[in-house]
Amino acid sequence: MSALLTVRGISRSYGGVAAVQSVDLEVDEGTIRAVIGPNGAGKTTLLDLVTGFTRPDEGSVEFCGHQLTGMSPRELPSLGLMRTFQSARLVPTLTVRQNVMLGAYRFTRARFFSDALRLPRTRREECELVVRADELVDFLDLRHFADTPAQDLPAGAQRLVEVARGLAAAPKLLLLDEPAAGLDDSETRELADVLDAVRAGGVSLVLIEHNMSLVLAISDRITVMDAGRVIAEGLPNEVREDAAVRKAYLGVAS
Ligand SMILES: Nc1ncnc2c1ncn2[C@@H]1O[C@H](COP(=O)(O)OP(=O)(O)OP(=O)(O)O)[C@@H](O)[C@H]1O
Repeated sequence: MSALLTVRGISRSYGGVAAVQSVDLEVDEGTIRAVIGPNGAGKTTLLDLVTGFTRPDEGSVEFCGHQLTGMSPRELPSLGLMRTFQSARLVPTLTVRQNVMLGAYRFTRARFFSDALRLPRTRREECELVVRADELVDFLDLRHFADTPAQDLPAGAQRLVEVARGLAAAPKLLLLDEPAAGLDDSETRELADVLDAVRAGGVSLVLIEHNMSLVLAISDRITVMDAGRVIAEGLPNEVREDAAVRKAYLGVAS
């Protein structure tokens, strides 16, 4: 198995706060890697460093043979790397279908003039995007919301639309920042099934998540962070039994 994503010795401080300190992370093809840790552990900062939203003080990020360090977030979808955000960033007035279509625009070649003139290529590409978006809307069981503006969706459905929009770009690796936030137990189980199916379809995942039952159910490997550092890494069973993890994360004395 080869590593799709390799993060080496990445660090970032804000003033006196070392948000991420010398973190290494590898994600193998076709796997789900969870990154867990208490609030403020540095998980989102790590995601921001991988995706170019934050510049590292030191360290490197390699994805599919490309050095990502210094690249802008806008360049990453065309390499096959997508992410979601902790709070859903949907366009509130657009429907679910339209929001998902936004994720797939990298596949279109139509540009400003052809868009403005509604040339045949633009119309053809728009049809293809609708078909692609509807497939994903079905896959995530959101068909009954397809024509609903994002602002009118329950919080749980908004999280799923974020995932659908990420998948619309046909990524090799999708980074998910707390996808289960705001989901109830049955929605979380549904999400677990979806993420399992996504991995089975060949898309690798990095999952930042507080919901331990979700993490333990679907992760291949787990990285545990605390105060900017990796304090444990391993298989779900190993991590669950790790004394340092139980102390730092679960608040349980070993
Ligand atoms: N832009 C910033 N400016 C200043 N401090 C920051 C910034 N971003 C993150 N930090 C600090 O870095 C540390 C790590 O924050 P981060 O959001 O990465 O943690 P997290 O593990 O994702 O937490 P949570 O689970 O609560 O989302 C925190 O102490 C946070 O206050």
